[in-house]
Amino acid sequence: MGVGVARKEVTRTDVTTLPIKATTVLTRQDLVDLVQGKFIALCITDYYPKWLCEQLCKRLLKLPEFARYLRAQNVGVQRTGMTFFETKGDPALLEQYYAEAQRMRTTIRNTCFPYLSPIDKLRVELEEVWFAGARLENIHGRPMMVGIARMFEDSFELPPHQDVLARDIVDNSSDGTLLSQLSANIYLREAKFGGELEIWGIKPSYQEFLKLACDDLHFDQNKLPPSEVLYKPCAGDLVLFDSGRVHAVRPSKQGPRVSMSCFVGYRGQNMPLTYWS
Ligand SMILES: O=C(O)CCC(=O)C(=O)O
Ligand SMILES: [Fe+2]
Repeated sequence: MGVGVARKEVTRTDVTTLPIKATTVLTRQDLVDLVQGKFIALCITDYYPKWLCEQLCKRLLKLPEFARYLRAQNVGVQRTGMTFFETKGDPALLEQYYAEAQRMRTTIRNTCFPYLSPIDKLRVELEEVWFAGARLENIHGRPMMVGIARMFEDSFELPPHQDVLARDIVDNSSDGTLLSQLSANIYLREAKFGGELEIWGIKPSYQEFLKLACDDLHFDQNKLPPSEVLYKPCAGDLVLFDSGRVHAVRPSKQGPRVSMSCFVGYRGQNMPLTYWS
């Protein structure tokens, strides 16, 4: 497993928040501890078999749907199909998103067949470990996309940002009950060089973001405090962290770095978890 600064810091005893917890199975208690901020990232090593990661990665990379994010055309990160973040409340884009969601959930599943896709494995396990179960997030009374494949073009980085669902809902369809949003990434292929996930401890409000921003999506690196986690993912790892914390992916070379990704919504310990992309 690739170990950055973070692994060494697990042994720190002078703080109550650990940068990273590394484990081998997904448990309810670790999810609760993660949303409560006891550690910044939860890493489940060898979550998906390495040999299968490479096999599925090769198949997924052939999907013609890979394209850069509509809202970040200058960032060399591609995903399979539109994510909710890209809709920005535009009725035509929302329509496209929901139509594509239905098609892409099936396309990804069929691409992985006869194997269980990494995201389907995560969906089933979330349902089984969480007392109130887990289900697709539903904002507009329609099933959302979950489980994009993501590919980082050579030398590109994902600059520091937050992922906050409420900021992408511009109509009044949010029920306002989401307490935390987690990013979940299952890595299929690591880059030979770079591609570390970097996470800061801070969770800026939108007003604070505006003061630290360099454009409408990203933070100015120079205005940020030192980060807490620098983690080089390995194929097969599942990493979860609060996507409201500032996070970034360092430039990668000789990959491409490929992962499957979704968000997990938390509304309290007795409420179902939700997931979407
Ligand atoms: O690819 C990664 O390591 C994290 C990407 C990211 O920004 C996210 O999952 O929210
Ligand atoms: Fe993110």
